[in-house]
Amino acid sequence: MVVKVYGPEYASSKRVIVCLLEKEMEFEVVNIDLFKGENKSPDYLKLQPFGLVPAIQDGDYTLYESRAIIRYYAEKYKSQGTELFGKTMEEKGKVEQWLEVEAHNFHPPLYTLVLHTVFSSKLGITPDQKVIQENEAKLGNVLDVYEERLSMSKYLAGDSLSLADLSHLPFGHYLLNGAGKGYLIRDRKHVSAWWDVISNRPSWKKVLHLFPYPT
Ligand SMILES: N[C@@H](CCC(=O)N[C@@H](CS(=O)(=O)O)C(=O)NCC(=O)O)C(=O)O
Repeated sequence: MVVKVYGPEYASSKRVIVCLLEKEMEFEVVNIDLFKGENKSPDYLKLQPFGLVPAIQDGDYTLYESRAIIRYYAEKYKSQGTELFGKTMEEKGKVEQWLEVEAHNFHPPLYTLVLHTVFSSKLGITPDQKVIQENEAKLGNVLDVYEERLSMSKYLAGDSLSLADLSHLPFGHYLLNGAGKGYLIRDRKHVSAWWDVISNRPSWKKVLHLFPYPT
C-alpha cells in the first residue's frame, strides 16, 4: 500500500516527505488548499480533526502530527533507506531529545517569525517589528545552544544524521528564503556548517523541486 500524504506543499508536510524520501518509500500526495479552506472540509476533518496538514493515509491506517508520522515510518522501515532513529536505545533517546527541542524550543519563535515575514501578506498580518525582534532574540538563544552542541558533533543527536536534523528543514528553510533572517544561521559557524550538510541532502533538494516554497 502506498502512503498518501495530505497537503504536501506546506512546511509540516515537507517534514514527513523528506523523511519518506530518506527511507526510500513510495508515496502519493493529495493536495489540500489551505487558502480555500479545504483543510476544514468534513472529509478532511475526519482525517485530521484539528484541520491541519499533514495527515497520512496508509491503507486503513491514518496518522496526523508530522513528528509522530516521521517517528512511525523511521521505526517501521528501520532497515530501509537511511537509519534515522538511532541504533541503540541511548542513541534513540538523543534523537527523541532533539526532536523535542526542535518542536518546543526552535519551532515556536521561528513559526512566529515566519508568520510576520514570509506569510504576513498572504495571511493579512501586519508585520510587528517588536514581535519579530522578540522572537529573533529567542531563536538566537536557542541557536547558541545548537552552536555549542554542533561544535562537538556533526549532527544534533550524534555523529549520524537523524529525524532530529531533518525535522528542522521545513521551517529553517524560511529563515534563509523569504524571512531574510539567514544570518541567524550563517553567523554561527557550526550551525551554518550543519545547515549546509542537511539542506544539501538529495532528499531535501527533491522536496524543494517537487513542492517549491511559496514565492
Ligand atoms: N503540529 C502539527 C502542525 C501542523 C500545522 O500547523 N500545519 C499548518 C501548515 S504549516 O504551518 O505546516 O505550513 C496548517 O495546517 N495550517 C492550517 C491552519 O492553521 O488552519 C504538525 O506538525 O503536523
